[in-house]
Amino acid sequence: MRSMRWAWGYIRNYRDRFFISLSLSLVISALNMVNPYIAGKIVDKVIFGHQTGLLMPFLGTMIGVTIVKTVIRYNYQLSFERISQGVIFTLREKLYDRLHQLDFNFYDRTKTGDIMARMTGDLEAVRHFIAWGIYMIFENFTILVFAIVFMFSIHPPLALVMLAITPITGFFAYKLAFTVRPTFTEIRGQFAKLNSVVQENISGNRVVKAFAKEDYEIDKFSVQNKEFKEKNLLSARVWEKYLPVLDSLAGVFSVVMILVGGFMVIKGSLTMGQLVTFNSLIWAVNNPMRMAGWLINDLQRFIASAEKVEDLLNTKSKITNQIIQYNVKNFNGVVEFDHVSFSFGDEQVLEDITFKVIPGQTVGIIGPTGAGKSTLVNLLSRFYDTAGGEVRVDGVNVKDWDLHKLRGNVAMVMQDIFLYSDTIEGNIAYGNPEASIESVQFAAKVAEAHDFILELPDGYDTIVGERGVGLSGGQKQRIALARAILKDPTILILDDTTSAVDMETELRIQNTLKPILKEKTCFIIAHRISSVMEADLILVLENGRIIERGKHEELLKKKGYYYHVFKTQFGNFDDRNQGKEVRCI
Ligand SMILES: Nc1ncnc2c1ncn2[C@@H]1O[C@H](COP(=O)(O)OP(=O)(O)OP(=O)(O)O)[C@@H](O)[C@H]1O
Repeated sequence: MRSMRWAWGYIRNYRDRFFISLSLSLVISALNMVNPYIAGKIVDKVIFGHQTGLLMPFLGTMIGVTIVKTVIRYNYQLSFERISQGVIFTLREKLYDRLHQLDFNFYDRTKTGDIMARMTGDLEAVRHFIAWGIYMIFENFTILVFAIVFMFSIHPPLALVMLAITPITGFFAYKLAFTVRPTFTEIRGQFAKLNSVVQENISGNRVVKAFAKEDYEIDKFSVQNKEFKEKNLLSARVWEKYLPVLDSLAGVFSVVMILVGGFMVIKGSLTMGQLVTFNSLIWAVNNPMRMAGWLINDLQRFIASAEKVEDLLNTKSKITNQIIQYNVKNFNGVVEFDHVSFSFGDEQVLEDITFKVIPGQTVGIIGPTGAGKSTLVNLLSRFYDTAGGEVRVDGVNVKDWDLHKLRGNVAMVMQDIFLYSDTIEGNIAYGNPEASIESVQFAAKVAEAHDFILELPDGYDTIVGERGVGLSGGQKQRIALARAILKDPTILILDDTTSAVDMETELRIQNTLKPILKEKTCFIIAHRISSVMEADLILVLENGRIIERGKHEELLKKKGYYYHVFKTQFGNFDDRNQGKEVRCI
């Protein structure tokens, strides 16, 4: 029982409470034998034995036992609920922590809907089992054992007859468990798919509307929804096939009891009171049998969900942090790529990339779409590890730097800009929450964002919607740039950061950035020549290889790829001024 062992690892923290609660549950199981016993005694002693004086003490005891049972049950049910909430709290925290440790490789291949299913439905199934399933299984099992022992102590032959039916019930309960289990796994998998469709559609609702694909998406959802319904029905069909059998077997107990027991009373080998006790104990054998199906159901759900949660918790990041500690607080910013290669699966994305850049220098990276520009800078932050060669920062392989330190010294404005549903100030100060409003405003000014922010209804306190809804593409880019500037990194990476900004604003940003970049190492990825032409080193990437390198003027002289892109973007230009004046028009 791998899942149970796994769950015990968490329940163990509440060991005392857990065992006290189980003991209380055991007491309840034992107390359940008292009233059938007294019922038999009332028949034998009070009704047939005419000892009427015993009636009130017997009834009083029955009422007392019932009250005690209620109080104890309330307490241990609450206790199991507490344990389950504690376990789920820890699991949720651990899962969230794990999600933050996992690398790009994981997020590249995992759907958000699947993660959400684990964080919600699966955790709830685990919680439900700990809060309810465990004690119900224990309680039903112990009641069954007590009832059997009690029956044998009263009349072994009748107890044996009753017990003869039990293996048949056990067989069907076992069959149900193993037939129903795969259906639960399928239901759980389908639930994750359904979640993914909903999540993708909500996130991509603008695309859906722009392409008028509402009907298509509704149909797509219906297919998954129908599949979910079918899988649930399939599970229910398995269930419905076995439940009547289990119920009927429970009914057989009563019939056998009346038949055999009645015969024994007539023959005089069993008293009427003993038959009443046996009769009162039928539920104690019956009920666990009937509940077995439900409990197996819950157990299977728990196993299917626990495996998914455990799986996620055990998922390892390919990017592992190094323990080597260098006594350095801030980086200098010397970046070297030494014969670096990288591939996504079978696709070779970067090949033999070699260059070096020192603090104060800016590297411009240009090249056709899919050339590997973003991947190159992703290797610098160690979002992925190189397949060959080394990326070094300040002479140390990035794999040997503490990840936190490495990424703490790098600020990256990614192509796909993400803003939180928070104030503009909160978004800019994300990497440096302690920053004063003056520093936030300074960063915004450098990013040419200050003026438009002031025009927003609440200025820096304006709350932007999820992913920055309410801002234009260029505005979002400038907020993201301000966020990176405020972090004051040693290495600044701008991946297509000004693509949605007009050229005039871009030029102003370049000018305000200049003094800031003096002591930093900067990478600018762009499709516009105007974004990289001032760089100290321009790398032209094609199919993962550097095909040209040098400064703007040198590259123009080569009359290669760079020259042609420049010509396309700037039209007829005067070769002697190399486009500089044209650019400023
Ligand atoms: N997460 C990923 N998984 C698999 N392949 C990927 C992944 N990210 C990028 N690629 C592939 O790697 C290649 C390089 O992608 P990359 O994003 O580095 O190009 P790029 O030069 O930055 O392109 P663009 O200018 O369009 O941003 C592409 O062929 C792309 O399909």
